[in-house]
Amino acid sequence: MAKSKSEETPLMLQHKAIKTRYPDAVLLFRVGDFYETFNEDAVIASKVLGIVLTKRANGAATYVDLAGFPHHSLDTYLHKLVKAGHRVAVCDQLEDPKTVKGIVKRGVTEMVTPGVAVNDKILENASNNFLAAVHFGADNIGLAFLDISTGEFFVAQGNVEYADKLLQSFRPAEVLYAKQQQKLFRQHFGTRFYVYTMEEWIFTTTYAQETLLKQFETHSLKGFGIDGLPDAIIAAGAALHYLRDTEHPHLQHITNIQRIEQDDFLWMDRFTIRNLELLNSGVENGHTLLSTLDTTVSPMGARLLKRWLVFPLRNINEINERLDVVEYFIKETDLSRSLHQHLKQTGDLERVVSKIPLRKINPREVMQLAKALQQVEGVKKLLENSPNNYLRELSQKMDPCPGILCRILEQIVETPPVLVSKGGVIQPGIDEELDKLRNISNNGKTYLLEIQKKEAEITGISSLKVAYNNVFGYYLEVTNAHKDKVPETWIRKQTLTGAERYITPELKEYEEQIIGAEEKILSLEIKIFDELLLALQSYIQPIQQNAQMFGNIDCLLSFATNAIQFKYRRPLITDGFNIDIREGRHPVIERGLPPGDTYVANDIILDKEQQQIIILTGPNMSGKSALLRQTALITLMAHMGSFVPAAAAEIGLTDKIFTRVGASDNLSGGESTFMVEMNETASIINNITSRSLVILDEIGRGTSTYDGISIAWSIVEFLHDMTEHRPKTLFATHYHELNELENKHGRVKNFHITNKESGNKIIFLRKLAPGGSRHSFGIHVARMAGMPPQLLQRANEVLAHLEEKHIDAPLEKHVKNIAGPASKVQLSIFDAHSDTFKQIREMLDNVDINRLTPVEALLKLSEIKNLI
Ligand SMILES: Nc1ncnc2c1ncn2[C@@H]1O[C@H](COP(=O)(O)OP(=O)(O)OP(=O)(O)O)[C@@H](O)[C@H]1O
Repeated sequence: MAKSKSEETPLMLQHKAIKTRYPDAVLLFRVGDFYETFNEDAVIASKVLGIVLTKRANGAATYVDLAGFPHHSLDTYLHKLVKAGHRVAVCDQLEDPKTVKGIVKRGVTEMVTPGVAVNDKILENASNNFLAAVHFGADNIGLAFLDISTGEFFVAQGNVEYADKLLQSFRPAEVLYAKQQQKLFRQHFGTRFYVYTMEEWIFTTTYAQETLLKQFETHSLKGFGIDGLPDAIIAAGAALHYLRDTEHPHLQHITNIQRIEQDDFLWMDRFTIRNLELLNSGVENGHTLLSTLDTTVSPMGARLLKRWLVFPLRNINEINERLDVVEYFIKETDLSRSLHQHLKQTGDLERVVSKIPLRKINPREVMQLAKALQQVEGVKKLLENSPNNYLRELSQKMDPCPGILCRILEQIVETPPVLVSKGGVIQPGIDEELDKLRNISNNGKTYLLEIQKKEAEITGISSLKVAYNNVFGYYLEVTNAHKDKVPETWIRKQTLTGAERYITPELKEYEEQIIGAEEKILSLEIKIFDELLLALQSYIQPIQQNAQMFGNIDCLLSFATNAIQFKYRRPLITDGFNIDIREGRHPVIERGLPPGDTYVANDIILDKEQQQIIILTGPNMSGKSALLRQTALITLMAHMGSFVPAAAAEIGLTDKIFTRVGASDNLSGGESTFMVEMNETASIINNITSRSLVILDEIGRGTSTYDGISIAWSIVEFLHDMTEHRPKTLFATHYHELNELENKHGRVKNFHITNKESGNKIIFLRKLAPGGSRHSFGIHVARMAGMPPQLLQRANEVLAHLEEKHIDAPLEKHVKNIAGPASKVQLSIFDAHSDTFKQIREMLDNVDINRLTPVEALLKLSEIKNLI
C-alpha cells in the first residue's frame, strides 16, 4: 500500500523534493559528515563504488536502500561515478547545522557530467575535456566545443563530413543535441558518443544569441567573427545553457569564442585520423604519432599539440613562422634550456585560472598561480629582444600581471594548506585585527601551558596535563595515583579507568578567549582570501593569454627537441604541387625498432605531370604500408610546422590527406568489410583536388580476387583521368596485375620494395625500386609464421598451377570478363537456359543504370556473383 507523505521522515521528504529536479542524476545527499545515496541511486553507488548497500527506516513508511561514504572522499567517488558514465548531482548542506533548529536547508551545488568536469581527479592533464553541442540546421550542421576546465570555446558549421571530422578530432566527452534530432544524430554519427538530449526551445536562434551576448557582455557577435554562422551559434548557446543547467553560473573564464574555418586547415577525415594512428593506435598503449612527437613539458603544451596534430595549417606563412621558431630554438640551445625550465615550473596555469570564477581554487593553487606568473615574467624577459619576430610578438602579448602577483606573494604564506578552512593561509602584517587575534590565540596556548606548570607545582602532581576534547573543552588530567592531591576548587568532569579529568574557572575563562579567537581568525582569513579571489577575477583574461602563449612555446620547443634528438630536418613548403621526400622514415616505427636495427630510409617523389600515381607492390611484410604512411605523416608534420624524419623534403601545400585501408578488422554496424571499404573510398572521390594526397592500402582486398582487382583498377583509372584534378596517389597492392596500368596511363608509375631470395627464404631489403614485382610472396611469409611444411608445399603447388593458368591472360581481359559477357569462357557460365541466368537477367532488367551509383553497382555485381 502506498504510504502517505506524512509517514516519511522530513529528511527523506527533502531528498525526494530535490531528487525530482535531478531525475537522471545520481544524487549525493550530504548528511552530516557523509554523502548518502538513497533508493535506486544507492543501488548504482554501491555497485559502481563497491560500498555497502544497507536499509534505513523511513519513518512509518517502509525502508529505503542506502549507501554512503565520508564527505572527504567525495573527489575519489565522484570520479568513479562519472567515469562509469553517470551524471552526478552534489547536494550540500546550505546552512550550518549548529545554527539551525530542525532540518537544515540543502541544495545542489554542482552537477558533474562526463563533459562538464572541473575536478582534477576526473580530468587528464594532457587532454581537453570537451562538451560538444550539435544542431542540425536546414542546410548545415552547427557545432560547438566547450571545455569548462580551460575556458576554451570553439564553433564551426558545415556538412555532415565536416561535422564528423570535427567530432573525431575534438573527441568530446559528452555531446548535446535536441530531443527531436535524436534520429538524425544517430543516423549520421552512430552511438559512439556519450550523449544528452535537451528541449528543442534551447536550440533556437533568439535564445542562443541572447545567451551568448549575456556571456560575453557584448551587443553583437561580430567581433568574434561568428555572426554569419546561425547553426553554430545555436549549438554554442545550447552548450552555455547546459553549463548553467548543471549549476555552473560563474563562467567569467569563458571570455572568447573561436571560429574553426574549414579552409584554414589541412583536411583529414575521421578514417584518415584513425588509419594514420594519429591519436589512437588501435592497440592498448600502442604508439601513435602524438605519443611519438609529444615531448612537451606543460599540460598547456600537451593539449595544444593534440590540436595542432588534427588541425595542421594550410597557410605557408603561418607554417614557416613555426618552422623559423623551431630552427631558432635548435640553434639557441641555452635559450631553449631556460625556457624549458620556466615551462616546467608553471603547472597547469590554464586550468588553475579557470577555477577562479568557479570558486574552486584553493590557497595552494593561488600560490602556484603566483609562481606561474613569475615564470611568465622570466619568459617575457628572455624573448622580448628576440631576433625572431614571432617570439618577440608572443613576448609582447605576455602579461605577468605584477599588481596581483605582488598582492598574492604579500598576502599568502609561502606554503599554504590546501584548505582555507584549515587556517594559516594569510601572512602576518596584512590585517591588524587578524594579527591581534592570532596573538591572543598563540599566547593563550602558552598561557594554558603555564597554568599546567603552575598547578603542577602547587599541587605537586608532576604528571598533570592540560588537554582538550569536544565535550567539555580544556581540562586538567590527573592520574589515579595523585587523585588525593586535587584541590577542592577543581570541578570533576569525567572519570576514566586510570585518571580523572577536572576543569577550573581560570581554565574556562581562557578557553573562551582562545576558542573565540580561533573562530574569528578563521573567518577573517576566509574573508581576506575571498577578497583576493575577487581581485583575481579581473586578471582572468591576461592570465589565460599567458597560458596560451606558453602552450605555443612548449609545442615549438617540443619540435626542436625532436629534431635534435631524432635527426629531423626542416621541410621546404612550396606553393607547388610536388612532394619530394629524400630518405624519408616512418617517425613511429623507427622509434619502436629493436636496438641495433635501423630504419631503411626511402625517397618518394610525386608530382602532377610525371608521377601522379605510384603503384607499390612487394611481398607481405616488406614495408609497403610503412612507406605509404610515412609519406602521409611527413606531409602532415610539415604542415604542423614540425621538422620531419627525412634527409630533405619539399612539400607542396596540401589541402587534404585521405587514407583508405582495405579489409579493416574493425567492422562497425555489422557492415561487411567490403562495404565499409567501398563507402570509405566513395567519400574520397567527391573531395579531391590536385593538392590532395591519397593513400590507398590494399583497397579491394576484402572481396574475391577479381572483384578486388577490378575495383582497384577502376579507382586508379578514375584518379588518373579526373578532368580537373590530379591528386597525388600512393597505392599499395598485392595484385601485381595492377602493374599493367603503367603501360596504359602516362602518370602511373610502378615501384616495388626490394627483397632478396636466399634459398627458400626471403630477406627484406626494404628499399624502394622502380618497376613492379611479379608475385606477392605470401607463402614465404606463411613459412616465416611457422606454418606446417606439408601445407606450404601444397600452397606452392596450387600457386604454380594458378600462375600457369593465368600467365598469358592480360589483366584487362579479366576485368572485362567480370564487367560483361565478352569472353567465351565466361559466357558458358551464363548458360542461357539455366535458372541462374534467368535470375540474373531479371535482376539486370530491374536495374536503372542511369540512376545507379558506383557503389550500388558494385553491390549489385557482388549479389550477382553470389548467385553463380
Ligand atoms: N623501411 C623500413 N625499415 C625497417 N623496418 C621496416 C621498414 N618498413 C617496414 N618495416 C618493418 O616491417 C614491418 C612490416 O611492414 P609493413 O606493414 O609496412 O609491410 P607491408 O608490406 O605493408 O605488409 P602487408 O602486405 O602484409 O600488409 C613493420 O611493422 C616494420 O616493423
